[in-house]
Amino acid sequence: MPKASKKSYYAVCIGREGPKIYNSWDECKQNTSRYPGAKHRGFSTYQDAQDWLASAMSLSSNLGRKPSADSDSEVEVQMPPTPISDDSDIEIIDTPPLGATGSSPTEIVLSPEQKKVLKKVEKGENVFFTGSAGTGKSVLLREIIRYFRSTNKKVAITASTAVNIAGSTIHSWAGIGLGEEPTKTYVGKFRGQKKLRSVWDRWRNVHALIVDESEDTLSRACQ
Ligand SMILES: Nc1ncnc2c1ncn2[C@@H]1O[C@H](COP(=O)(O)OP(=O)(O)OP(=O)(O)O)[C@@H](O)[C@H]1O
Repeated sequence: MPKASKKSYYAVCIGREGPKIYNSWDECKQNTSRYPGAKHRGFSTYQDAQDWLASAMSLSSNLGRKPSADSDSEVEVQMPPTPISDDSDIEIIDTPPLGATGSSPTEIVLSPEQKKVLKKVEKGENVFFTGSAGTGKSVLLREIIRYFRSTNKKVAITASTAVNIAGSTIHSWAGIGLGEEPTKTYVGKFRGQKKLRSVWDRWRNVHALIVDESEDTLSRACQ
């Protein structure tokens, strides 16, 4: 019988601290034990834990259904309301409202603006997109995630609140705490400390990073 792979990451969809990925079973247990409706699962890789959480969370937050591990693409997100940086490496595209096009949510045909963003992502460009409520940001984000998964590229999804999106905050994913130290310090830590090796590997192995943050957080990160 093949030996079961060691579980190093524990994804919690429903628990005391909300959706979160833990590095130890003890932490996971602490936050799920005797918690009504607790839902969690152990994984050997961070990516698998994140993928499972994304699927489970998207169904529960998006559709109001019970979380399930069967979907891999639906993630509800709240995008920042306005562009906040003219960083030349980041494309800013303001998606206009879809309006009353009669489009059914079950028949998704990307609008020209959505297609434009997706094309840029496919070309490997950094993209920042925004728009007011109902302009199709979530739909577009799902397509982007679907694209990365269909091409077997590792994608990390971070958000300011794990209630809206599965995954973790940019701070916890990046392993930088409050993010107040200089980059050099973090690099030294991640390379030098064995226990932080997983953070180092995470950074090195990820192909794309999706950051769904408030305007405030993004503004600070871009400075
Ligand atoms: N290309 C599309 N074709 C058909 N329907 C679409 C398309 N894009 C978005 N929609 C539909 O429009 C509605 C709003 O889209 P979506 O939830 O992605 O907007 P949003 O910008 O994320 O909104 P919010 O900021 O309020 O979360 C949804 O019902 C969605 O299914």
